[in-house]
Amino acid sequence: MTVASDASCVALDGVTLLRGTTTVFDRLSLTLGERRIGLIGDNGAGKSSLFRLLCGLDAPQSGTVHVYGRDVRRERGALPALVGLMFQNPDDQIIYPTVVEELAFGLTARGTARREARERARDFLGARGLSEWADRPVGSLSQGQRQRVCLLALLISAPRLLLLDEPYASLDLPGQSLLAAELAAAAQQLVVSTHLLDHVRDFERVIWLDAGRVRADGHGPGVCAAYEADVRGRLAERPPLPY
Ligand SMILES: Nc1ncnc2c1ncn2[C@@H]1O[C@H](COP(=O)(O)OP(=O)(O)OP(=O)(O)O)[C@@H](O)[C@H]1O
Repeated sequence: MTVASDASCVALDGVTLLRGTTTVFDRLSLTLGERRIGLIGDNGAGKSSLFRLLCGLDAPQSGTVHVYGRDVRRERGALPALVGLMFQNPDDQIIYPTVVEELAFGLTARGTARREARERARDFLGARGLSEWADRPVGSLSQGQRQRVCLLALLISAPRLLLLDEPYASLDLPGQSLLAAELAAAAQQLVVSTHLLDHVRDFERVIWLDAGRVRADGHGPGVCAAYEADVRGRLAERPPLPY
């Protein structure tokens, strides 16, 4: 069995991706099989681009992307059940005017009837003490609250692979702790990109992306420490500010 056809993991094989005139990835190959994977690296390293490839939002110029044995470009109908992305910016993700509609969409996309989807969305919110959010216009929620809606939309639709792009970025400390608990309880495979390394430090695997290349890949504590040491080194060499 090739890695691409392995139904138990996610695989990029020889992927080259251009965005605009930038070569983001040049023949990148990766196999993602662990339940908890962290993705770290500087701004512009390619974390969001990797997520866009994995959920079929972008197609590579060459190479292949397979999610649990399915070719992301050729088998799009299978994707909603397999992979879901929580966008870095909630406004890129949220389509519907109210919270209940947004959550229900994740279910109708997988074939649930509209009415049942809305009922389940209300129950889902109720189970989290968020019933009063159901009919709130999404625009009336704060950035961090909209980010929570994005996560809930992903969790209710329950794809096998959850991709979370800087999910902690807008959250207050209680929100971060709540999110960490939701993620710890999630049965699915998770890939979490973050600049807040403590949220992935204990993961069984962390990948450090550096200008589209894998700079380090291994147990979370070691990879996070290597990245932090590299950042410290770069800061120490930086010339002083001119004022
Ligand atoms: N829409 C776009 N058009 C052209 N180039 C883009 C576009 N989006 C991203 N890029 C470029 O692709 C590269 C990777 O960007 P990407 O957003 O994947 O990085 P990232 O690691 O997610 O960064 P951040 O930590 O800032 O979110 C960068 O060089 C970026 O400038």
